Amino acid sequence: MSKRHPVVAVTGSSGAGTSTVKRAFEYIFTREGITPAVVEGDSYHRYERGPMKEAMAAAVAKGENFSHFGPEANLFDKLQELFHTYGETGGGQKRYYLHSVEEAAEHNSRLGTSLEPGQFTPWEPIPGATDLLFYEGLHGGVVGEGYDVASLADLLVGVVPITNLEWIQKISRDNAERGYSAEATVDTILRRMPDYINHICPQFSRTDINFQRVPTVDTSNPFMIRNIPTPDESFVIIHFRKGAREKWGIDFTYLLDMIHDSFMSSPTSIVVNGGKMGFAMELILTPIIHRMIEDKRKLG
Ligand SMILES: Nc1ncnc2c1ncn2[C@@H]1O[C@H](COP(=O)(O)OP(=O)(O)OP(=O)(O)O)[C@@H](O)[C@H]1O
Ligand SMILES: O=C(CO)[C@H](O)[C@H](O)COP(=O)(O)O
Repeated sequence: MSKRHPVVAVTGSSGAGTSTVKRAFEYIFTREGITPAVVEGDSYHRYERGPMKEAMAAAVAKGENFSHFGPEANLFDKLQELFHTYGETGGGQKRYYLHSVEEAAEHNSRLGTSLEPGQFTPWEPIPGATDLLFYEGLHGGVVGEGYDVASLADLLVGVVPITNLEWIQKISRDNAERGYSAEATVDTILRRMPDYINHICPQFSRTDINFQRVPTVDTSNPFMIRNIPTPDESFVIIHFRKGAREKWGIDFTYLLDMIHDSFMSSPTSIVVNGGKMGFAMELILTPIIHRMIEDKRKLG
């Protein structure tokens, strides 16, 4: 935790929509004149794509559990170090995991390298003079033996569609943007299930705010659905952790007044139409980010 160099983390499973939520944050940052240091969670994987396949084959041969969701395939100590170092100094190291030909081309032209999809770019220093660290990925709230990333985030946001929807989003995105067949993605979902339960889900009890999208159309068999339910075909449950409401001065009455057709489903949850998710995020998150930056500037 750091008032001088705040850390904002958006955490969610693969396909949950963290990249989509990242764009909402970027919009807030631009409007508020805030310069973030943006870090992608996938850059804290332990292995490049080739070595990952080998490590996975070895684990499977030994009957061991192994996936991108768990500690064995990620550098949680490095991620913790980044949050800590940034909080102390405003600095740290970052890199990128190149998922696609397009991402490889973008970074190769920036760095003068000839890296392939599935490789990391070299570690590089975070640019100087940023206002906050913004992490988006799988593990912004992990806690385990020898690491506690969650406690170093000043604001921790969970992006958690209900599981059927998350799978539909993952299958569709992996196919459209990463070239994987639906069958290959279903295999990945299955293989990752123990780590999903042990390392992804527990994070959402540590988050300050969760955005949980729930479809209002039938998604009973997520493996047969190719079209992602649209925002208008969903509700979003916005849940505030006990204490987060007081910490960030969340005013439920104001939110209910401002967001058409919103309602409270529990003393700590507001429900909004899916199409209002961006607006709700803006209303809730802008004052929080604003206050963070004000507190930082007061320290000089
Ligand atoms: N609120 C939303 N409404 C409609 N579609 C959404 C929403 N959020 C995400 N999606 C869709 O779901 C898919 C996955 O979203 P996204 O790429 O943001 O996931 P992610 O969490 O960043 O995944 P990864 O961590 O694996 O990169 C995308 O096709 C995206 O357009
Ligand atoms: O979405 C993911 C995690 O968020 C990917 O599965 C992970 O980054 C590895 O990518 P790939 O399987 O394409 O090498």
